[in-house]
Amino acid sequence: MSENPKDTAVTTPAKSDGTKATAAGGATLTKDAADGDVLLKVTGLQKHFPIKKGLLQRQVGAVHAVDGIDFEVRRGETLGVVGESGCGKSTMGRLITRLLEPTGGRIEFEGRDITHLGVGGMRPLRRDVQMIFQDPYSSLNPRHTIGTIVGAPFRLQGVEPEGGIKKEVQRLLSVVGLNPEHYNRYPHEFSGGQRQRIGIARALALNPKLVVADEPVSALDVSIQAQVVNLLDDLQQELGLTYVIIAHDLSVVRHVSDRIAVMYLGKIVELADRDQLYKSPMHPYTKALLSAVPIPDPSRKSARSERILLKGDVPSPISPPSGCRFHTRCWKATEICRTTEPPLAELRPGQRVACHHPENFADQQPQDTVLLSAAKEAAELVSDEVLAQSAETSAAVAAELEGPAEPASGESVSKSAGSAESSSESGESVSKTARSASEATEPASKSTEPVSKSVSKPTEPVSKSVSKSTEPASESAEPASESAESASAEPASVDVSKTDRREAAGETGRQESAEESDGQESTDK
Ligand SMILES: Nc1ncnc2c1ncn2[C@@H]1O[C@H](COP(=O)(O)OP(=O)(O)OP(=O)(O)O)[C@@H](O)[C@H]1O
Repeated sequence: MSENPKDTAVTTPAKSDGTKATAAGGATLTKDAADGDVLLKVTGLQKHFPIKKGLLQRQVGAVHAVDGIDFEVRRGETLGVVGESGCGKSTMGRLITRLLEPTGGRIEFEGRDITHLGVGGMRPLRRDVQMIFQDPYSSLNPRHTIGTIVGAPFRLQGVEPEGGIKKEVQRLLSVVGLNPEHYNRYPHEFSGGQRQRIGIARALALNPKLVVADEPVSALDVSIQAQVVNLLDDLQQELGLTYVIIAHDLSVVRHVSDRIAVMYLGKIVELADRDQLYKSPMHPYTKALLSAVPIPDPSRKSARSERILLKGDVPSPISPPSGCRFHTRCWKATEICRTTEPPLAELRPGQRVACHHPENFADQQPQDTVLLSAAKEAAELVSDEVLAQSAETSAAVAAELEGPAEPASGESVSKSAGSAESSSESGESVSKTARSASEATEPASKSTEPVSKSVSKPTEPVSKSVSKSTEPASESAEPASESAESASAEPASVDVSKTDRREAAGETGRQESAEESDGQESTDK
């Protein structure tokens, strides 16, 4: 069945009680939601699915589907959740709608702890928290009419809308752009997009405060996806809804979200405002995800080489890697990434990231320079341009934030500023800033500890990119001589190739802790 062309136009008729179906605030609510106006707060949320074996069904392990996540959702906003398949997005959605019982952590809805509410306790809450499911083909009972499906929440909650259930269901059908006359039809008589609209009508029936949509459009054709996404958008404006939208399609998430949480193997690795995240991602995983989004612009040939190919699959959530879970696929991973889990820290206002060596920001563990063997392999899949750019921005931000005399530190860094953004905006401005960065780091490299640090990733590809530059000779000549001059006294500017850099890093490691380094590589393998 083809889509009804009228479907795209969303009109919200008056409610049966005569009031206009517009929640206070509507569109402005999304923009102006105060920080303190938190609808949902999640702290340390965990879900471990037990693995049982044998006749006695003894537990032999657990799938760490969601493993300690913290976030909040403000009233009227849309939080997008992205990540690779199996990272725990759907499990998280089912936990916050309390379709699953959490193993640990806390869920607060409107300030009330709902973590372990029983069926009775949850009943009133079901009106306020609704879920839209991924597959519109299997989420509707084929033996029930649309009227029965959309009217079910009223019957289950014992709610009698003014004018009766039928009238209210027909109103809801027209809200989502379906013909109210189709009340008596069955799901198989509708197209995928229309079925998803039925699912949305059912979710909206009780006028919820929070709607969790799990991959709401991934099962639909691209043309229909846009219609459903726009419908969700319009409904939010008109009804003042708050959304958590789970998706793996970054372009969909970008379109609908105010803030975005990036999940990896049961953890949130980055949480930021949408524009900030797309403009200046800080977690290497976010950067890799964003680099995989196709750019529909043939004039941007360089976009291909900026693509980051991640090595291998996501590790098993049954025994996730130690430390930072991304360290087995990260091209920046050092020993500390293997041993110590980075906290989700607010490095920039509104941007939280869990990484020891963030992108577009000062290195949080600059003393840790020896790449893990897995990181060396992963770096082979990352283009020189990406490595150079990453190091340049880190060095530039470090210099801007720390000043010439102090080494980078997490604390001072967190007092950050938007200055980091400017450094990532354009290659030209970046290299200029990077040059001033390498100048600014001079005094730092004179102190004893940061000597090895100054050989590290942030600074050295600065000169590498400079030497590779095909830009005007005057541009490249100046820093090249800078690096040549300072090579002996200032390792920060040592000009090394990709392979040399690793050797240099390995050398440093051997000097610093040969045994540790050996142990680490064998463990890593
Ligand atoms: N009921 C369950 N019992 C055991 N393991 C489960 C269960 N549900 C999910 N898992 C496991 O938990 C992990 C996270 O699954 P989840 O469906 O939340 O991932 P996802 O990010 O939503 O993936 P996708 O995008 O493919 O839907 C997976 O490894 C999955 O196999």
